[in-house]
Amino acid sequence: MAATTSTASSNILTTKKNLSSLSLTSTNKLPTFSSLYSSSRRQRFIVLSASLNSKPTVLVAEKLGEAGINLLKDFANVDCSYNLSPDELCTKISLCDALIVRSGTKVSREVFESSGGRLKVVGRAGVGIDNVDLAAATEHGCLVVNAPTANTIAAAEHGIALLAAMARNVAQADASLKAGKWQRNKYVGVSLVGKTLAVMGFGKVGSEVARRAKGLGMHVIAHDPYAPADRARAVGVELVSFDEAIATADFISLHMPLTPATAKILNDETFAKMKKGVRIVNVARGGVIDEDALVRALDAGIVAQAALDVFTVEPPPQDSKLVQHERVTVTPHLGASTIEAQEGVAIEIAEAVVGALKGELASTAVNAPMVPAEVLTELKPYVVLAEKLGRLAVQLVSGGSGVKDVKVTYASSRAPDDLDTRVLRAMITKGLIEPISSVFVNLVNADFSAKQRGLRLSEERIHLDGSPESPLDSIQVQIANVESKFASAISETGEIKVEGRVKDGIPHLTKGRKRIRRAECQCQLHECRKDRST
Ligand SMILES: NC(=O)c1ccc[n+]([C@@H]2O[C@H](COP(=O)([O-])OP(=O)(O)OC[C@H]3O[C@@H](n4cnc5c(N)ncnc54)[C@H](O)[C@@H]3O)[C@@H](O)[C@H]2O)c1
Ligand SMILES: O=C(O)[C@H](O)COP(=O)(O)O
Repeated sequence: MAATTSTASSNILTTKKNLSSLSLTSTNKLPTFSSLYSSSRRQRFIVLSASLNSKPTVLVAEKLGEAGINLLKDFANVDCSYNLSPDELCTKISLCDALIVRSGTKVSREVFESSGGRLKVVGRAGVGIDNVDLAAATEHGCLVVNAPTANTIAAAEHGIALLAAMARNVAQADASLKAGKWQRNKYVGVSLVGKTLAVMGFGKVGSEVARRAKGLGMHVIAHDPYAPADRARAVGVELVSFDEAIATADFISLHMPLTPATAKILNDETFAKMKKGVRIVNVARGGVIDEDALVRALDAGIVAQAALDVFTVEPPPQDSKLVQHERVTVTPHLGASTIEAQEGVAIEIAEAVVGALKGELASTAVNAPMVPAEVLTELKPYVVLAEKLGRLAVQLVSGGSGVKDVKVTYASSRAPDDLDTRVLRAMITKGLIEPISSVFVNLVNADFSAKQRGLRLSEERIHLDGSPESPLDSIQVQIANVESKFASAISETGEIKVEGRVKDGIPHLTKGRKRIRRAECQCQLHECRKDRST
């Protein structure tokens, strides 16, 4: 008799016969990967019933290129509402499946809390995700994707534009001339050729800035604790320590993300270590500089000039000493603002958001494991199996709430490196947690949800002889130290074990406790770290 395991209240029939031959699909249709991201049970079934044809709603909260909007409209209802107040955003968000922002919208914890579980994906149309509360997104099972490549060149070009404009006083001289003055002596600049530029953060933008600065005849060094030396060498750049970079540079250009480790990385102490007369460019994030300290360093003559595209608070206060400083050149966060970059970013983020809403794994996911699409395609039926095994196992436990230690054993002919189990682990966790709580678990928040509930999930692999064509032979979920409401489901040592495999693309429950032992003996094991005490 087939049983449905799709809701917490389902009746699970657990005779030996049932446990050994149960088909784990309640319909013939396999779900899409939407269930990986779905953050509510209700939505899950909307998506899983192969699009009950209600289009998802995407809120675009900041100006996005037309090409991106059109892509979104092909798939979703698109609500372009710019300049929403935080309260308005929180009100609207409960009606939205996805939200797209640039750097001007704070996607705070309140936004995720206000979404009532409906928000499945936040798309950041750009690189920096410091305006999105990632921890809150993850806790709410909301995927965050960004558009990390389309504005790289625009940002690098803006960095170079600011570098040259600063060195030649372009903005100041322009304002002076427009004010009716002709001050040729006042605006004598400095040359770039032969000067040392320290690129702080040798990622996408930093390395493009370095390339261009070398073209201008500058000597370029870089500091980036995570950048591979050979990538720097390929551009003709030497990687140096932070202190060496700031002490030797005539120009410093900032290109690192804003993180707790980089916040105010330029401060009174670090300015004091710089060469007198250093010039600073920042097209990264305002928060990486202590802005009050920069004003002090400018006034003390340590910093000769600065050119800033980004500020701790945007827009900065009108009376900001830094913005008003005579030797500071400013632009209103224009690094990504070229026609080409905005078109590219809009398309990149629209594709990522639509993909995520369809349940595809986004290659630009910021808070979910990056599992290649081909791996997912192959694991698709096992994803269903994994979730259902988790659901079944937990529903055999009395009360369910005592579940703390879960061991998952994957039997496979594949080498461990060829079997990515992160998605399976997430889906088992989903199956284990959802029937006994009000939490909705997906690929994004699975590990977080398990940790929060004190659920320890360990994974083991059994290497089987045979062809590694299929990724897995079977999955076994074992819950230790629990009692069951069904005598036949639990071993003398208090373990519940369920095991399943995929046959003809359909997940099947193959073994309950009694049959597992016999089956284990039949396995041809190369490597088995399993506890065989039961
Ligand atoms: N002004 C703009 O409009 C604009 C446009 C694009 C990007 N940005 C900003 O520029 C920055 C870089 O963007 P990207 O696309 O090059 O990102 P990226 O991730 O490719 O590069 C960032 C680099 O910073 C490095 N890094 C991290 N911590 C560091 C530290 N403590 N010290 C030195 N390096 C460190 C990383 O290893 C990485 O190589 C981001 O802050 C992004 O938000 C601004
Ligand atoms: O991080 C980024 O991509 C840039 O700062 C661009 O931000 P914007 O999308 O607000 O222009």
